[in-house]
Formats: sequence, structure tokens, C-alpha cells
Amino acid sequence: MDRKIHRENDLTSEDPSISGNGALDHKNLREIVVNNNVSWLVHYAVLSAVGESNVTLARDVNITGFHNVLDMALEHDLRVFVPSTIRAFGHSSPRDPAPELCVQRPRTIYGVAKVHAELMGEYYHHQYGLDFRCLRYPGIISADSQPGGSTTDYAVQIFHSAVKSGHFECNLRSDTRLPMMYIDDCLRATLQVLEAPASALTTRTYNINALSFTPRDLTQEIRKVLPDLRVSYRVDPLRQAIAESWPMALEDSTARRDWGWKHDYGLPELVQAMLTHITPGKLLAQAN
Ligand SMILES: NC(=O)C1=CN([C@@H]2O[C@H](COP(=O)(O)OP(=O)(O)OC[C@H]3O[C@@H](n4cnc5c(N)ncnc54)[C@H](O)[C@@H]3O)[C@@H](O)[C@H]2O)C=CC1
Ligand SMILES: CC(=O)[C@H](N)C(=O)O
Repeated sequence: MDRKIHRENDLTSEDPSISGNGALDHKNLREIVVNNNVSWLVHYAVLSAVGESNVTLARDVNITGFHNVLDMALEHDLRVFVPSTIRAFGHSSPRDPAPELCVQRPRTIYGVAKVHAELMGEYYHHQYGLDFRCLRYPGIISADSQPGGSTTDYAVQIFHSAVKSGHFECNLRSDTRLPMMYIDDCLRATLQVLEAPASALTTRTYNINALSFTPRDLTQEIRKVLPDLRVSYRVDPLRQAIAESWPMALEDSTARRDWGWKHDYGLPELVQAMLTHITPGKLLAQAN
């Protein structure tokens, strides 16, 4: 990519070049675009798990914020990438696997906003020629960021607990299978789709899949390294219901065919990478 990818900063950013509401601040967004010679808008800003408790704000950030991005893209001839999610599906979607094109009736403001983004991006692509690209991410597993309360976060928290106390209390049933992906695969897929020639793309919203596992599968794999790990289950009925409305896997043959998507991390590699990154020293530093 010849020009910069600029990350919109969040509301609490200490970056002096950014002020106000990030993605909601049209003037500020324009300044960033112009001053940084931006060519791609990579739009990650979102209210996810917390969105449900403040729907008005979630609507502003997740829907109005994306409208700002679209307007800016047309004004300045930019290309747009936005991630979507397994949350863009719902109870009435096929679950194993979820195809790229199917019924999507999510019941959270986060999921509804993501479907909205998929459709608006595709509309702008067909109507105005916007180069819009979107990947539906599975649950992303990363050692770098602390779990923020999302339903897939158990699969991050378990590593921190395993190293810190040797005990993890899981809020999902042991047989709940969800699609997941290690962060390195996610970032590589994102760069790959940004760099793919437009002529290779047969759709603008792609599913990407890596691995699917249950809390029990994950526990067994971690125990190969940390045999003393104890896991107990206290199921949160709300979370369990949410997880059961999501796909267990995503059908991603189009991405594999169009731009060569292929994940590197299976379950053993993911566990190895997470435990390598989460050391007791790091956990101590985070606690202080
Ligand atoms: N983490 C995951 O498992 C998955 C993530 N995704 C997508 O990836 C993207 C990043 O996800 P995460 O890092 O997990 O989310 P996150 O919730 O950790 O981060 C979202 C960021 O948006 C920022 N933000 C909120 N309001 C803003 C505003 N008005 N202007 C600018 N920034 C604002 C927040 O401060 C936060 O830094 C999101 O679009 C999410 O939907 C999709 C599927 C799975
Ligand atoms: C899949 C997601 O978008 C997120 N990680 C969540 O669990 O809500």
C-alpha cells in the first residue's frame, strides 16, 4: 500500500492530533484524511458488548460513525475497509457453517449495525463505485488486549487465569462450539484483502474462518502444557443464549479462492502462541 492507513482514534485518545468523538467528528476526520494523505479508511471503531446498555450511543458510534466514513470516502476518493462479525448472523441463520449469503436477523444493536455496514458499503460500491471491502471475523484471540466482556472473551480470559491462578470459571457450557481465530491470522487476512486486486474480488463481504472449538476442547489443549489447570462452569444464561445464536463455523471458500486466504494457526499453535505471550511477569505488570 503506497499511502498510509490511519487509525481513527478512540474517545479517550491522548493523541493531541485527535479531539472530540473520533469517528463521529466529521471535521476532525476530514482533517486527518487531508493532512495524512490517507487512501484507505480502516474503520474499527465500535461499541460492541457495552452497546446494549447504551443503544443511543451505540447507534451513533456504530451507524452514524460509519455514515461519516462513507461520506468522507466519497468526498476524498478513499477506499474503505470495515470488519463485520459472527454477530451479524442470528437465530434464523444456518449455523454450521454459516454461508456468506443467508438470512441475517441479529438481535443486538452491534449485530444490526454490522449488517447495516455490510449493506451500506455494498450499496455505495454498486451505486458510486466505492472500493468497499469487509471481512466477517470470528472471535479473535489475542494476548495483547485484555478481554472486554464479549461472549468469545472466555477464550482469552482462560489463558490469563490459567497462568495466574490455575483456575478458570467459564460462563459458557463446555460444549459450546464457536468459530475463533488467532490475531496474527486476522491481521494477515485483513492486509491480504486490502492488497488484493479489485479484479480478483467476486464479492465485497467475505466470511473468513480458521478454527472452531468448545471450552472443553480448549481446556484439553491448554492442559497439555499446564496439566494442573482446573476449569469449573457457571453458565450465564444470557451469554449462552447469545452464543447459541451465532454460527459454529463460517463458510469461507470464496475468500480462499479469490485472494488465497488460508489460516496458519490451528488449536495447538494458538495455545502455544498465547501461552508464550502471557507470562507471569506480564500479568503482574498489568495488575499494577
Ligand atoms: N475482537 C473480536 O473478537 C472481534 C472484533 N470484530 C471487530 O473488530 C473491530 C475491533 O474490535 P475490538 O478491538 O475487539 O473492539 P474494542 O471494543 O476492543 O475496540 C473498539 C474501539 O472503538 C473505539 N471507539 C468507540 N467509540 C469511538 C468513536 N466514536 N470514534 C472512534 N473510536 C471509537 C473504542 O474506544 C475502542 O478502542 C470492531 O469493529 C469489531 O466489531 C469483529 C469480530 C470479532
Ligand atoms: C464475535 C465478536 O464480535 C465479539 N468478540 C463478541 O464476542 O461479541
